Amino acid sequence: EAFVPRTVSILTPREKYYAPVKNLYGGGQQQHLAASSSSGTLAEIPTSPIPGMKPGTSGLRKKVEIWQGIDDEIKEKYYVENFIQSLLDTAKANNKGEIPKTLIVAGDGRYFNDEAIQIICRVLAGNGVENIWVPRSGIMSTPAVSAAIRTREGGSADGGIILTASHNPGGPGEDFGIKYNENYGQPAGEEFTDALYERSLEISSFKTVQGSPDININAPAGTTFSLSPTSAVTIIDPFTEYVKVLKESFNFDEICEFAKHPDFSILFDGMHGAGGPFAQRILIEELGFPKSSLMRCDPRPDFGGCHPDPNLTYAAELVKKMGLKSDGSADESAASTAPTLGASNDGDGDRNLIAGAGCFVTPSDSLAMICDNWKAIPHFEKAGGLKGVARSMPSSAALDIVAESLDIPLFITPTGWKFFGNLMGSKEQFDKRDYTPFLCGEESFGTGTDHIREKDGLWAMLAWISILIDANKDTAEGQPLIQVKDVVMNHWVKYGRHFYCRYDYEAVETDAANKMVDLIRDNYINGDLSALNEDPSGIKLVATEEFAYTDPVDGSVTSNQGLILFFRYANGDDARVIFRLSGTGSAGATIRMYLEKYEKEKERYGEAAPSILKSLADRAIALVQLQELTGRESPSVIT
Ligand SMILES: O=P([O-])(O)O[C@H]1O[C@H](COP(=O)(O)O)[C@@H](O)[C@H](O)[C@H]1O
Ligand SMILES: [Mg+2]
Repeated sequence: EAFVPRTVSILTPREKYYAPVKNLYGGGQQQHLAASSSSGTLAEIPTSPIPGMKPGTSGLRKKVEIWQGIDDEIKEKYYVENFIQSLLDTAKANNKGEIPKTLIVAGDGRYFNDEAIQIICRVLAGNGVENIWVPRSGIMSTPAVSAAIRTREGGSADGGIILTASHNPGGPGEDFGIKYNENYGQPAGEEFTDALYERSLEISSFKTVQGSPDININAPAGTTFSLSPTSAVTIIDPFTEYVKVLKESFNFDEICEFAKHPDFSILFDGMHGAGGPFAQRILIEELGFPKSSLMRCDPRPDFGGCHPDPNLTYAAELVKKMGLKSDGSADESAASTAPTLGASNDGDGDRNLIAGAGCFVTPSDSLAMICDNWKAIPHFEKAGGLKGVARSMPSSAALDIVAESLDIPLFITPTGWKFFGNLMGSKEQFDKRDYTPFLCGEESFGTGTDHIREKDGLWAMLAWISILIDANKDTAEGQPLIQVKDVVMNHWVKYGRHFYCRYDYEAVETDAANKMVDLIRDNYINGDLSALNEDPSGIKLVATEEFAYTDPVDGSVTSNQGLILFFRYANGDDARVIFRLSGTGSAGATIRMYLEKYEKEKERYGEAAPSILKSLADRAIALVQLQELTGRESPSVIT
C-alpha cells in the first residue's frame, strides 16, 4: 500500500501570512466558498504500538524527527498517526462510543506544523470526524483555540488538537508537540492522557484517507475541502472568537483612548511564535497602538532561532529594551527612555512576561497585583468581583495575602493549567460556576481567567494596560503618569514583598535527576530533620512536604507534585525552596528549583531577588547534593 509521503518544511519566515493579515481575513468576515469535490478513499493501515507516548504537563513533546519518523533510534513512520488514533479512540470511549463530530486542528507554526496538519486531518477523516476546522495559515495561539472551541458561531467544537511544544525551541533537532483540549476549551486531564497512553500501547492499525490532495491551508476562511464523503475541512478565521472574548473582558474604547496618551507606550515581543499575529490584530488593528509597539511578531518555523520562552534569560532583547538587567533589576539609564509597559509571549502565545520601564514583575507578583486591582478589569467588575482565585503550588504566596484580605476563596493546585479548569466549571459543571469570575496563574509565566480555559499571554498585557489606566484616572494632564514600578512598590508596601526566583537546570541526565529526587525523599521528606548539622549560613531546614492535591470538584487525587523544603533564618524569617522535575521537556530532565522569601522591611524592597535569595539557593543546593549528583555548577536559567 503506498501511503501519502510527507514533505519537509522549508525554513522561511511566514511573511506571506503575517504582513497582510487584515486584507487576508477581510476584517474577520468569512467568505463562503464552494467546497472542493475530490475526496479520497478510506483506509485502515496496520501499525504497531510505539512506546513512550505519555503526555506530560501539557501534551506529548518530542524531538521533531521522532514525529517525522526520521529519528535514528525511533524509526516509526506512523508516529503522528499512532498518537492521533490513540487520542481519537480515547475521545470516542469518553463520548459514549461516538467519535467527536467537530474538531479544530491548529498549531503554533513551528517546523512540521503544516505537514502534521495534513496528516492529522486525514486520520480524523478516516475515523469519521465530520467537521474539521483548520485556521487559515494553520497557525493559532493556544488561547485562541480555546476560545474557538468554546464559542465558535454556528456551534462549539467537541475539542481541539493543538500542535505545539510551547516554549521549547522549534526547527530541525528541536521540539514538536501535540496536545488535546476538550469541549469546554480545557486541556485534557490526566485521566484522559493516561488512557490515551494505555491505548497507544495497544493499537494495531489506524484509519485514514488516501488519495485526497493536500488541503490548502492558506485558502480564504470559509473554504471547505472534502476529504471523504463524510468529512470536510473548513478553513476558519483564527481571530474571530478570540477577539470577541477579549472585547467582552476589557474596555477596548478606553484602551484606545489611553493608547493616544503621549507618555504611554508599549512593546510586545512575539518571539516569532503564534501570538504575534494576534498581537498585531488586537494591539495594532483593534486598539490603535503604533506598529513600532511590536517586535518579532512574524511567526517562523524555527522562532528565528530563539528559545521562545518569555523569561529574563530568553527574552533578553525585550528585557534590555525595558531598561532591565538580566537579574530583573533596573538599569536606570536605559529605564528612563524605556516603553511604559512591555510584554512577551511564548511559542503558542499562552505565557506572558510583564515588565514596566525598569521594573520586572514576577509572574507570581503580577497575579497578586491583578487580583488586588480586579476593579480595573471589566470582566471581573461587571460580575461584581472575583469569586475564586488559584495559583500553582510553586508560585509564590503573594496571591494568598491578597485573597485573604479581599476574602476570596483561594486554591493551590499542582503545576498544569488543567487543574484550574475544573475549578472554573468542568464539562459536567459547565454552567455551575461557583468560583467564576475566576483568576489564576503560575510562576511559569502563565495568567488567565474563565474567559477561556487556557492561560492567555495577551490577556495579561491588556490586564496591565487596564491597571495602568485605572491607576492614572486622577492623573492631571501634563502630570507624569503613574508607572508600573509605582503600582508594584505600592503593592509591596501594602502587603509585603515575596522575593521569588526560579533556577532551571536544563538537559540534566534523567538518572542523575531521579537520584536527586530520591535523596530529597529519603533524607528530608521521610528523614529525621533534627539529626541535621547546624549550617554556618544559619538557614535551617525546619519542615518538609511532598505536595499532593485533591481536586475539590471531582475528588481526584494527584500525588508527587513537588518536594517542598521549609527553612527558617537565624533572625526568624521564613523561606521555602521547592524542587520539581519539569513535565514539559522532550529529552533528559529539567530540574526546577523555586525560591521564595517573604520580606516586610521596606528598605529591602528595592533589591534584586536573585541576590536576596542567593544564600538560600546555596543552602538548598548543598542539602540536595545537586552539584555532586548532576555535575552542574550553575543553572541554565535564573528567572
Ligand atoms: O508549556 P506551556 O506554556 O503549555 O505550560 C505548561 O507547562 C508549564 C510548566 O510546566 P513544567 O514546569 O512542568 O515545565 C505549566 O505551568 C503549565 O500549566 C502548562 O500548561
Ligand atoms: Mg505555552
